[in-house]
Amino acid sequence: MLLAIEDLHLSVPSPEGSRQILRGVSLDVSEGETVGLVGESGSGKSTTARAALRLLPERASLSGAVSVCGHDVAAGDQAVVRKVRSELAAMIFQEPRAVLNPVRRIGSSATERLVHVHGVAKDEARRRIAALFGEVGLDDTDRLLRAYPHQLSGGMLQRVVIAAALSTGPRLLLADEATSALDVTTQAEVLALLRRLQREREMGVLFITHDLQLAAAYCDRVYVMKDGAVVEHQKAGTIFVSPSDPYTKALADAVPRLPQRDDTMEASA
Ligand SMILES: Nc1ncnc2c1ncn2[C@@H]1O[C@H](COP(=O)(O)OP(=O)(O)OP(=O)(O)O)[C@@H](O)[C@H]1O
Repeated sequence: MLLAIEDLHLSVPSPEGSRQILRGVSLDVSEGETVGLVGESGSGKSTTARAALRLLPERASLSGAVSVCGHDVAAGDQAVVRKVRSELAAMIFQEPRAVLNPVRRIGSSATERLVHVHGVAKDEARRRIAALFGEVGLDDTDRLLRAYPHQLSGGMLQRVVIAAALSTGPRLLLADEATSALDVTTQAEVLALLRRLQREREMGVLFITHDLQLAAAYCDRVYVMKDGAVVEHQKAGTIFVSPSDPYTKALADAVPRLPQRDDTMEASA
């Protein structure tokens, strides 16, 4: 099992005493699997994924078990956490511009993990990143390495971030709304890219999205979260057919339906 989370409770101090953010979350991701984590804003999806890297809110208290490739992230020492963050797992986010320093060249940001965490020589790191740029469909790599983030489109930047995340060969990829900010065509391209990379590398992917329809179409299994708890877990193919939880049913029913051309004409007549 690449990621195993069991009965994870997480709370943070609040003016009232304590605020529960996660309430007994259990989920797992195996090799080669894409697992969706769906829920409305604030349901606890990002906190769950970040717990896999022990990136916890300040002064959080936690109970339950979190392991990545068999390493105990919840209770392990700093060496375990370092290994998980630097080698075994990587996370990509919705907004690549928020991750990449705007005044650093792409080459410097993209090689950072290799150079500063793994001690790879700068030239070798640039060579490896350039090869990865090719793998993620970016060409003209010399120019790209010298460019600044504002010179690239959102889709190109997300590819840069994916290449940087893959540079240390993670087994588990945590994708937090990684395609949500992209236009529909670019989103489809990046999804196809992630799918190909995942298959070639047999990675496990935890795919976080607020979009149940996308998760059902893209993932093998889907967990649905509400108010810090998992309320549904199904194979993607059946989640629309037989949602067992009323919240999932409501989410499925809430998929927007555009009016047909005739409806629109009737409404405006
Ligand atoms: N550091 C923190 N301190 C206090 N509360 C926090 C902290 N981090 C997250 N929360 C709260 O925990 C809840 C879950 O947040 P989380 O970001 O995990 O939800 P989410 O489902 O990923 O939402 P979104 O889709 O908006 O990112 C939210 O109510 C959020 O306000």
